[in-house]
Amino acid sequence: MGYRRVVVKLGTSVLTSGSKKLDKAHMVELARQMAMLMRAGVEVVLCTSGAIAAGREHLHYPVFPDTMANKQLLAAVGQSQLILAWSQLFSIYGLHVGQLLLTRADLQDRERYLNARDTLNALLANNIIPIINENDAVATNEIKVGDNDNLSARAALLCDADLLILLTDQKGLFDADPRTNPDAQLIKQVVNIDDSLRLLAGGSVSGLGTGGMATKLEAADIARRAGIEVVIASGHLPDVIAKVAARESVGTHFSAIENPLESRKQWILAGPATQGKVVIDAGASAAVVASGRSLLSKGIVAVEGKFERGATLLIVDQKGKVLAKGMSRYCANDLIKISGKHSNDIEPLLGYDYGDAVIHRNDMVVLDN
Ligand SMILES: Nc1ncnc2c1ncn2[C@@H]1O[C@H](COP(=O)(O)OP(=O)(O)O)[C@@H](O)[C@H]1O
Ligand SMILES: N[C@@H](CCC(=O)OP(=O)(O)O)C(=O)O
Repeated sequence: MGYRRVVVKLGTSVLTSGSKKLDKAHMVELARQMAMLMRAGVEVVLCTSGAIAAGREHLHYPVFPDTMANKQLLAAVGQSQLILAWSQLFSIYGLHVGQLLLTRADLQDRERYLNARDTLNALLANNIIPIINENDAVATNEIKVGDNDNLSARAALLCDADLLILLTDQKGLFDADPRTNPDAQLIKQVVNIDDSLRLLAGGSVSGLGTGGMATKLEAADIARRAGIEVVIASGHLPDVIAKVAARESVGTHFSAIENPLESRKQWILAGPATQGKVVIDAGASAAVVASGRSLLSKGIVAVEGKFERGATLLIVDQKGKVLAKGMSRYCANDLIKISGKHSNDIEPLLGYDYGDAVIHRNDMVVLDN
């Protein structure tokens, strides 16, 4: 069956073709491919990097101290150049574009998340291509998603896409970084993302991109848990977008998991940043992971971080392995007081109780699979 809605993510490495400026000749070719896909009846959302690179180019490569404010300046200048370029290139094919600049704060707040979703759907319903980037000009490290691989996965969840295409400067995910290992082999199919696979995925060494394959794997993991297929492929392969959309064997394909998370759990996974950690014992690990139960105070052996009730936490075992992510019904100070204690002791210890479950299973996404 054909795809219905596709998110295409273009990394700086693709947009610049490895140079220090936007490669407009290649951008027009990519715009053509996306326009053709739309003509074939597939809805397309573009997640584009390149604002900072475009800012540097437009200001003729200024020599600035490497401060946050200067990066934001470059993004502010570059984003307007970038959207101007895309707007002109898509207009060749009679298509309008609409710009959405997001930060983590827009995804963290459930209401803002739903608003962004409505805007995306309205653009698509009117045959307008949504063009998404991080709002780098205003986003500090605390409120950033931080890389566009993760941002594109969140965009794919937001708009309920069925395919996420991550285009980059390599043919796909290799069993080692091909820049430093000439014998590295392309991995064509990934069914499960585990620690051994994460070890193969390195960072970005070109100085152009952010995050390398490590962030692409994070993105793929988020998307596939929401039932979205993912392909990492080369942005310079001729007709790459059409080939991926036609299910040709191109790059690295990640299967979607069969029973995708429901919408609220997708948001827990992709929306809020984690603000702390609870370490749990073997009994609680088995209850949470194998039996899908809520986390009780009895199984908690340690609490890390300062957080309020409702914060999203990582749940890890005593070896540090991440098992799940979930929303805590108690603040950090309360959790410290009740950890290791029976649920019946919560009320006497705190003077109130928000229920037996510290993290209820409805507020939790199990990741150890
Ligand atoms: N296992 C791997 N397979 C392929 N590429 C890898 C791997 N590990 C690290 N990389 C690096 O990831 C880079 C692509 O990511 P990045 O530089 O962030 O580009 P983009 O701008 O497309 O996001 C490649 O140039 C490559 O050097
Ligand atoms: N938002 C930034 C890009 C961040 C990013 O993740 O870049 P990349 O790894 O090239 O996709 C920009 O527009 O310059």
